[in-house]
Amino acid sequence: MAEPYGFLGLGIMGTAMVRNLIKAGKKVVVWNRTASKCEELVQEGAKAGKSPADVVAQCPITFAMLAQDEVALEVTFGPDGVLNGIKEGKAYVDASTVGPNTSKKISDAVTKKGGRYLEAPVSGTKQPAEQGKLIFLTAGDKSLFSDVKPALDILGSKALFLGDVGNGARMKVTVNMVMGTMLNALSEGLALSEKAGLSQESLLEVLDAGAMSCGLFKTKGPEMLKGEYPVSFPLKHHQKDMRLALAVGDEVAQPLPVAAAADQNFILAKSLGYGNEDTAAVYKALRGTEKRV
Ligand SMILES: NC(=O)C1=CN([C@@H]2O[C@H](COP(=O)(O)OP(=O)(O)OC[C@H]3O[C@@H](n4cnc5c(N)ncnc54)[C@H](OP(=O)(O)O)[C@@H]3O)[C@@H](O)[C@H]2O)C=CC1
Ligand SMILES: O=CCCC(=O)O
Repeated sequence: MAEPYGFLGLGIMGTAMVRNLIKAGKKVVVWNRTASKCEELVQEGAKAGKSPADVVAQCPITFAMLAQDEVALEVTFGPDGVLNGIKEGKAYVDASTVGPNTSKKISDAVTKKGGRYLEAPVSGTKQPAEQGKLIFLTAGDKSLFSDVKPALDILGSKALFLGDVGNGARMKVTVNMVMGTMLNALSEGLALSEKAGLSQESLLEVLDAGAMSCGLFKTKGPEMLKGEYPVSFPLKHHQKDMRLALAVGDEVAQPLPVAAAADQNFILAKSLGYGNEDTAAVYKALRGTEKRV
């Protein structure tokens, strides 16, 4: 019996994911640091837990979708944290994007207490989360992967099992590193075309007509040109992922010069106050000034 599902972290992604579980008729117990974010979901059918430990105590399988490594560790190891509720028969599925070392620490602690652990970061942003089209990059306990697959099928369109804990995290930050370099390349192309007196709209049209056509450019290109950045993937989280990918590169002695340069633009964008805007705002930092519209 998998239900009720527990869910910790009701940000952009977590809220959309819980809503899909509820819509699919699943019972869900939620917790969020800012408790007011539970209210809407409670009205839609969720139950609110008092703490991460309380949620784990009520649920055989608990998901998490938290901001970053420090938060995932705090929610696991802190007072009234996940570990306090873990024992045999309990399972923890962390979908947050964290580094492989953080994931391993959490996995070791959960399994030491008799629980099962699956890391399950996702590819796909706010809209795929709302549409139940996320791509899960899981690793860890294979039996838990099988047990949780019906829920992953509600939340996503694909779920890969990648082996030992750490592989899901490494895959996730590698994918986001590629996306970060692509966004910076697009930003440079748009900035260059403007300075060179070319039509930026024409640049997007040419890119879309050929081998570089992709969903990322189709979505983010027009947003960059309009200077409107509806927040789907906060820039501060993308910079965190670039940092995590560079750390993996460091650990395995793989030079990543292009990603390192792209990361510098994300750091610049954060320092200019764009951290809570969408990752597309990296264009503003690269371009140097606000887009004149
Ligand atoms: N947005 C996206 O497109 C995608 C994001 N991701 C990853 O998913 C994770 C969540 O992303 P997203 O939903 O966008 O992020 P948000 O910033 O919208 O939400 C972050 C969540 O973490 C919680 N949190 C932050 N700090 C703490 C803390 N100190 N203690 C407890 N809880 C805390 C927030 O709680 P509170 O409400 O109280 O602030 C909130 O629930 C991140 O790891 C991100 O990299 C992965 C794929 C796509
Ligand atoms: O981590 C965020 C990923 C965003 C995406 O895959 O579009």
